[in-house]
Amino acid sequence: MKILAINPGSTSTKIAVYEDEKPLLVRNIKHSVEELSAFAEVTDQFGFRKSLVLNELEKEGIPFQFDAIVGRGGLVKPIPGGVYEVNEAMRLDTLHAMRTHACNLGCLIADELASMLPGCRAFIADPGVVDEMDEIPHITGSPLMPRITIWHALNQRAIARRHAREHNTRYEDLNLVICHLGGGISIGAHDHGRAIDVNNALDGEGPFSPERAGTLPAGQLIDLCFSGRFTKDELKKRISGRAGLAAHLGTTDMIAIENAILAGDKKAELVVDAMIYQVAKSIGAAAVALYGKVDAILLTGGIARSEYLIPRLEKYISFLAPVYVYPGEDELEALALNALGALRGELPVAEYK
Ligand SMILES: Nc1ncnc2c1ncn2[C@@H]1O[C@H](COP(=O)(O)OP(=O)(O)O)[C@@H](O)[C@H]1O
Ligand SMILES: CCCC(=O)OP(=O)(O)O
Repeated sequence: MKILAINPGSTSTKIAVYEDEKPLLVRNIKHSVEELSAFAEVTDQFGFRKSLVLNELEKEGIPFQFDAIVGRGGLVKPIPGGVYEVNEAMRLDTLHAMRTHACNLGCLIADELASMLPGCRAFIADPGVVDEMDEIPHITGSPLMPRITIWHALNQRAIARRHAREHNTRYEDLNLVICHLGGGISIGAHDHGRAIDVNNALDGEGPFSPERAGTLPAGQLIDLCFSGRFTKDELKKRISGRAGLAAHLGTTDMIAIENAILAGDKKAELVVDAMIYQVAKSIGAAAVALYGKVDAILLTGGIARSEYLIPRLEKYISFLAPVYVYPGEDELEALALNALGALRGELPVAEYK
């Protein structure tokens, strides 16, 4: 079985080709803030990102023949985790998604490319809107604004399973705090295989990140909304897109920022140290959601490669539980294996309604 996996992220487009369990191609195409700011809306990037995928296949001499194409799921309605076949309801909800994010393109590109191949199926798996929280974590101080969660469900799960495998146990037998450090940062409290609390990494909750504002002072935000200084869309970009490190330092590139810090850039050092501080506090909060019974803290995502950030973060959190670092992500493999399991009938394929 041949599978094409497509993972559009906020700072990258990642693709992989699998023949059964074997990866034939894995690519991470990075995008700069300038490159993506040429597009007014994320949906405008559809043609650009689709062409990147097709060009990469052509460049590598990989024939455009697949049994399934699986994309990172978009920000549709909150749903249980698992594999979903792309259908019209999902396509429409993705086109009118509640939030703007590159992951919305995963389902749309997978669907479009699969429709070009007879018999090829289009799937998504564990999208960012997976919601397994009980009632209490949904409640905020305003009945008008219940919490929602948008997170790196696919990677947090994949890393949790990998950690469990490497420790001869099961994800379902562990209490884990998992922190995905990417363009957005999500921190999940996982209680025996269920994510009982995770921040909304996309728009205004949790630590700030390379391109997200995280939790903001609500009063000041309201004043800014009515200041006449920004349109609604411009303000939304100040929360997600041109926020966090991008707003403070003009880039989401942590490698460049680290180099600047090493070269003596004090502003970069201060801002990154503030981000580390906020991440550490959120990890502490997730540990509390698990009553402090934490078997391990797992750090993952692109920034988990950072030799500057990781030791400084560990200094804050290592008293809570043993810390394990899984740099990068297993999202492409998780997508491909979910699609393979669906094709083989080994995994149930859920219907999106
Ligand atoms: N070796 C590295 N050291 C520090 N930061 C890194 C490294 N490699 C990637 N990053 C940073 O990781 C972030 C992207 O993480 P990733 O999980 O790929 O995000 P996304 O999927 O949201 O695009 C970027 O800020 C990037 O600069
Ligand atoms: C929509 C999933 C959460 C998220 O923030 O993803 P990125 O880090 O890829 O932007």
